[in-house]
Amino acid sequence: MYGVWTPEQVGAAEEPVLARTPEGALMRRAAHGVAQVALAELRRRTGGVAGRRVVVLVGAGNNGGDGLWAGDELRRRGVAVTAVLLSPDRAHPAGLAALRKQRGRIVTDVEHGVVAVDHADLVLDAIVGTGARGGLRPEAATLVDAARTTDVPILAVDTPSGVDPLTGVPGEHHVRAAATVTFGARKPVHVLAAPLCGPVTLIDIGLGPELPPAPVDVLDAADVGARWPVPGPGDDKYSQGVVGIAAGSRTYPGAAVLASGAAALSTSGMVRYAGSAADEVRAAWPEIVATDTVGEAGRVQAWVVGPGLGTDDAGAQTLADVLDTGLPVLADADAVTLLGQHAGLREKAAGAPVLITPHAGEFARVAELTDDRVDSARRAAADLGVTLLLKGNATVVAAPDGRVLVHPAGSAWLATAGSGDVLSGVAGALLAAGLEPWWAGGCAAFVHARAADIGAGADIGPGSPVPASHVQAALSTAIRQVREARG
Ligand SMILES: NC(=O)C1=CN([C@@H]2O[C@H](COP(=O)(O)OP(=O)(O)OC[C@H]3O[C@@H](n4cnc5c(N)ncnc54)[C@H](O)[C@@H]3O)[C@@H](O)[C@H]2O)[C@@H](O)CC1
Ligand SMILES: [K+]
Repeated sequence: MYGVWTPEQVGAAEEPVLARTPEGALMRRAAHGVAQVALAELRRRTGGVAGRRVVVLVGAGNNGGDGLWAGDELRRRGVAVTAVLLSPDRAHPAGLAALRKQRGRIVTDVEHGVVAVDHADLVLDAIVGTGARGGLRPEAATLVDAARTTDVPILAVDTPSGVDPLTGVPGEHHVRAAATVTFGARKPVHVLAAPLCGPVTLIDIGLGPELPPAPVDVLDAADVGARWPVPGPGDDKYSQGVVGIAAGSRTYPGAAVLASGAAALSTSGMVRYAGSAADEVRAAWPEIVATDTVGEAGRVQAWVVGPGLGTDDAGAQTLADVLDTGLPVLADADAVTLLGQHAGLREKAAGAPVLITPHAGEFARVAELTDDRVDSARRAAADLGVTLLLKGNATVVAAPDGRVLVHPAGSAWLATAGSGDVLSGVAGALLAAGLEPWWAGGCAAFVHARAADIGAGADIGPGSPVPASHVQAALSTAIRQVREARG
């Protein structure tokens, strides 16, 4: 598990460190990290460093300063460095003087900058960092577009410019980095907009002792593997937690089959199904005990309710029935819509061990969703008194007590029909096994995304589209992988 801190928190942590270190030392440390990664990229991409061409796009603030000092260091290693100053009058004076002294080339007009970018081996994006407001301005956009057109890789300094460091929301024009070097602490953009950052290298600039507890956590495979429920020698099919699935209908039996099967693949205890798709579930998964109603289902330790349920009175009654059990409940899809529609159902859910798993559209039915997905999820979880998993390329899981985790999916292959049904079955199985909702949501999101990558073949190559039933089928391999990582 690692933490992510807001730009504001990182700025506050920098202050005491700046006060006790010589002027410029922190920036030089950051720039050294940038130069090291740039040199490694040049070696990897071109086989060497001397004579290779690096263009530094330099903005008006300290991010530009990092770029200029990194340019100074690259010059010392024989790299041909061109700095394109986007605000010539405000370029970091000491960094600029250092680069000039090393006979770096300085360019102040966009036309010459574009020519330099066209011929570069690598571009450093030092346009703007944590001080960013909005997307790229026109001149910067022209230079960044030139790099994209000629396929020159961009190494982002701290954050990819034009992407909001706090929310990860890209402006109309923005950098899509091949890699990013950040300082002191990872920021939300690195996990909320991971595809725009590429692999992120974190450079230690001594902020550790000054940082508050992380407002956002990111799980790794070992965290998930360590918590995944597996039977011990004293276990039987009941002792590991039985999960009940109240999902699907005659119109949507697929949701029932996907969710129930995912649950069956996620823990080795028992899965019960209750609903009008009982025949289809039995046919697909003979090990699942299927009945027509929640009342007939028998004892379970958690319920999954919602996928393909319908939002009519019968659906509302099913949701009310499972909430009335007081057991942990995973509420997805139609169950989220029903929670939005009925204050009485929200009251039943508040304060209970409930995990709701909306996509953005469903989220908007229960709470306000702004560009700041982390803040929106945190507020909604606290207001509703439930744990909330907001789906998206980066999944956000927020508990009512304020804990938030983000899981950046490695790919976008989960954007396929039925994948949410699979997630609900996995998370429900984890709830039944006794994981608390925040961990159940985080572990399920992790394994779900891993299963999509395995199903798509994205772990061994560029991948191909994967239907939800193949995501479901890849769950076992994904679980094995996280269990292997648990150390
Ligand atoms: N405070 C420190 O000592 C350290 C700061 N560091 C660097 O400093 C950066 C933060 O520096 P600043 O606070 O000076 O802020 P930035 O350099 O991120 O940006 C501020 C400047 O950019 C301009 N700007 C804002 N939005 C823009 C946009 N969309 N397009 C173009 N220009 C825009 C603003 O007018 C302002 O002049 C970090 O991201 C990091 O790279 C590192 O050197 C580590 C140490
Ligand atoms: K940047």
